[in-house]
Amino acid sequence: MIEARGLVQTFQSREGKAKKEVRAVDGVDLDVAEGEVVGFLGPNGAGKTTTLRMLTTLLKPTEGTARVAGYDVVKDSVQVRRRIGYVSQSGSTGSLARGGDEVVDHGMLYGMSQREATERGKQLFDQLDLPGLWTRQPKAMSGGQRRRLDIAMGLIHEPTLVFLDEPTTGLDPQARANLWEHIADLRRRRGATVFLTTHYLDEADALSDRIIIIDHGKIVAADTSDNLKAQVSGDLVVLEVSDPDRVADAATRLESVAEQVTVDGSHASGRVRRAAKAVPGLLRDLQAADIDLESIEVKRPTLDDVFLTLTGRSLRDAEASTEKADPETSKEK
Ligand SMILES: Nc1ncnc2c1ncn2[C@@H]1O[C@H](COP(=O)(O)OP(=O)(O)OP(=O)(O)O)[C@@H](O)[C@H]1O
Repeated sequence: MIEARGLVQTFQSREGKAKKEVRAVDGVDLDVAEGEVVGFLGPNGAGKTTTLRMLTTLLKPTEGTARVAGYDVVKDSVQVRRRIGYVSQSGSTGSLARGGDEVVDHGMLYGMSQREATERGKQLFDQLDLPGLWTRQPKAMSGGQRRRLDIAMGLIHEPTLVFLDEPTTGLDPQARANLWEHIADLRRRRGATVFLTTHYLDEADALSDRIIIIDHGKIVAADTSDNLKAQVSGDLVVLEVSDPDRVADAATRLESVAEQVTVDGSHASGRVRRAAKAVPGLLRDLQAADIDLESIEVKRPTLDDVFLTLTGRSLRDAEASTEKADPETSKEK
């Protein structure tokens, strides 16, 4: 469905009087199969939106080629546009028209008849949980409803490939979870291929068959979430020791199966490659040494651990900075 080779996008930016070239996307290869849901992850400014704009024909690549839905994004851009849906980061529903009319107009732009677009639009309103909102102006909808209206617009012409740029940014957790359901449903019900960008690690994890991580314009990883986690870090095992004086002893035992062992108060923790296998032996070892535990916790690695291992930086800051939902506009009704 998507096949990109050596995609590059450079921008000219000014720094005082000097012109500087920004290499926003720097040699990106992508392969996305039909029916896949791919999460495109990366911190602010990594190049996600720029890549998406090239794949959706809105921006001509400086270098490289891409075929999307079977057509070249430069030579056959009209064919590509006909086959894809694109829901941009900012959304597209700023007008004073009523929600239903906007969706129908959008369908007609793609060559649908008014009757066809109305029928399909009403179906989408049902599927996307927008009951009774056909005649409401987008500005009178909640943030979650507006985002779903954006998605209805992106889907009206029944694309087989949908690009979603940060579909849930600015929504509260409940509205996000609700939208996740709808995105999962896109594939389940319609067999659609979905390519979505996000800052949210849990979102990428929950929705995607495969994760592609971009940093500084380059792909740094592409695999299933499980494989990525298995490759780069072990499970975190945290022991809470009953007698704080025995923590150092517990840490020594932990070191026989773990790496990066640290001690904090009555806790000793470390990374263990296969915790499920290693923990029973560790517990026996601790028992034999008369070290009692208050608790033991095993935490699976997160995508943030993956990113940290790959780049030495955390994605969490980027995630936190975009988690400012506006309660006035984003509450689900
Ligand atoms: N029109 C432009 N002119 C100059 N620089 C640009 C332009 N568009 C993007 N950039 C720069 O290109 C880089 C990649 O931007 P892009 O928007 O693709 O990142 P992103 O990963 O989508 O970020 P975010 O998550 O914040 O949306 C950034 O350094 C950005 O400042």
